[in-house]
Amino acid sequence: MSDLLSRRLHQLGERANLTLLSQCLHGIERECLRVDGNGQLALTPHPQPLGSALTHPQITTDYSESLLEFITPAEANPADTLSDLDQIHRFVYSKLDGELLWSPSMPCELPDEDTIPIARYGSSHIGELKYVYRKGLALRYGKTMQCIAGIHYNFSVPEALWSLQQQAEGNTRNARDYQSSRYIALIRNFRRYSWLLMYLFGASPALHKGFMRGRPHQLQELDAETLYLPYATSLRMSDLGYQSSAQSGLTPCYNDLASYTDSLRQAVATPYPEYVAAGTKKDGEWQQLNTNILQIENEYYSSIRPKRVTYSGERPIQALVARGVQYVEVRCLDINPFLPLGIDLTEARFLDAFLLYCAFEESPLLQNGECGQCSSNFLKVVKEGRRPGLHLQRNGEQVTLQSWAEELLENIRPLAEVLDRSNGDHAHIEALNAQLAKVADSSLTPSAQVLAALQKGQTFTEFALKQSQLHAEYFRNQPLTAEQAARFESSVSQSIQEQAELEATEQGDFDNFVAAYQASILALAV
Ligand SMILES: Nc1ncnc2c1ncn2[C@@H]1O[C@H](COP(=O)(O)OP(=O)(O)OP(=O)(O)O)[C@@H](O)[C@H]1O
Ligand SMILES: N[C@@H](CCC(=O)O)C(=O)O
Ligand SMILES: N[C@@H](CS)C(=O)O
Repeated sequence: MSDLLSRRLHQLGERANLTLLSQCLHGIERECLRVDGNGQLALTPHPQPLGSALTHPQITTDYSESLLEFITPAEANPADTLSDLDQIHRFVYSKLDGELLWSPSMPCELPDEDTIPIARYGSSHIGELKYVYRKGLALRYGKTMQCIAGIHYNFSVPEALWSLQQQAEGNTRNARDYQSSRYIALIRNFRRYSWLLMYLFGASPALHKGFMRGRPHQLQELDAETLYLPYATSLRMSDLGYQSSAQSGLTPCYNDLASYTDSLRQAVATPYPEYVAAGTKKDGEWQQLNTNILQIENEYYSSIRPKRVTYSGERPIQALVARGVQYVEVRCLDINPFLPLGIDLTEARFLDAFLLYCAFEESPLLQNGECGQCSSNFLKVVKEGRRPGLHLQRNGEQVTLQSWAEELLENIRPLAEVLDRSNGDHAHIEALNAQLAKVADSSLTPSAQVLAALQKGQTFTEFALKQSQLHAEYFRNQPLTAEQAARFESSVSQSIQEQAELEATEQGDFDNFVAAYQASILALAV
């Protein structure tokens, strides 16, 4: 443990400061496909009883009309975040007419690309812009990849904690820039150590053969419909999954917020030859928002993002440039098909300790090839993290995954201890010990457990459908209270009204709206 971490921990552990750690905020976004009773992609529209996908604050769609996304409020206690997520699932299950929520990250057997429905958001300009953006994603990456579902874990530290540390360290920058620099430092450490999360929580070692659409691959055949890699942890986060070769040259610099936003600003303003050749319109119809490397900053598929809540109509990068970093969005987590919510409190507790370690440990700039080393470690673990004796690269040296993981977990232990002292329990240490057990015995990892289930003779579809049915029963057996259901019904009708108002008051033409949206980020002060 570095002196810096030790000093920060000592200060955090002082009685007057302990409550600060119970003010961290946690928000979860969970995606899942809607499927029919046979595990085939539901081709029905977004269920009307779930409200407007454009304006509902907690229930929307991601890429496809059939890809639901549930969003919780930010809560101080992750148990409340998970309770919010649980209620959303219960409400949704009360409205699904015989359909199920697909339990794993990797998609069910998919129809041909043309049949996969892109999400629709109505006739308002922002609704149409979201649709055209998704048409662009189909053109660039194909709809199949966009049917992958993930868990995004959003986390922040209270501003008072940052200012406590800023004063203790005699840093004289303005508070906003100091806070942003600390979140960017967290992200650099996350780039260094997030391979550990793939080993511990990756849960996509296998996929339905149709996902490959006949492309060449190095996967092995488990049965007539299932492809896998024996030691994979997360094919979702591998080069076969939610990644893009067009973006491979992007890896924005995480030295500071300005260089990060600059990298993205450049990417949304730099034409990409293949996309230029396709053009923005075909037969007068929009098919992508522009022909740049990224249509908008959301298209950058990184494993973590610095974030700031946006004002209405504001773009993510405008918010970051104007008000600095407010929280981080961890985007690399698979959905655990054994868990009704895809994530549980043990995982959330560990993530908190892990993220605080990334935030408080020394975080030198990534240089001298360390960026490439981080990427190669990450990609190695997603494809063969459970291989016995696997070696990773650390400061140019070979180190076994197991020994580095054990060392990292011991470095994280003091963060778990101070979180427990702040909460008055042992939940974080217990969560950390559960991860240590997985390092000692890889059969305890979710990816190993998925493969163990498949190797009992179930196909990917049979396994995933069985889990989906079990979770449906779990949610349906404990319906919402009348008061909870009424709250959801009210938010549904409010969302429908908001969309109708947006559409009724729309002005100007769509082409000018797109042009203004594109210009809004290019005009940003450097
Ligand atoms: N200060 C914060 N700390 C932690 N989590 C936060 C904070 N502010 C917002 N969140 C959480 O971040 C998530 C934001 O999700 P949302 O989908 O609304 O925005 P987004 O991720 O920017 O949108 P998109 O998914 O379209 O990119 C929510 O779960 C919310 O609770
Ligand atoms: N579906 C993607 C994320 C979609 C998005 O960029 O929000 C995932 O598996 O995480
Ligand atoms: N959420 C994904 C798919 S729409 C993105 O923003 O790119």
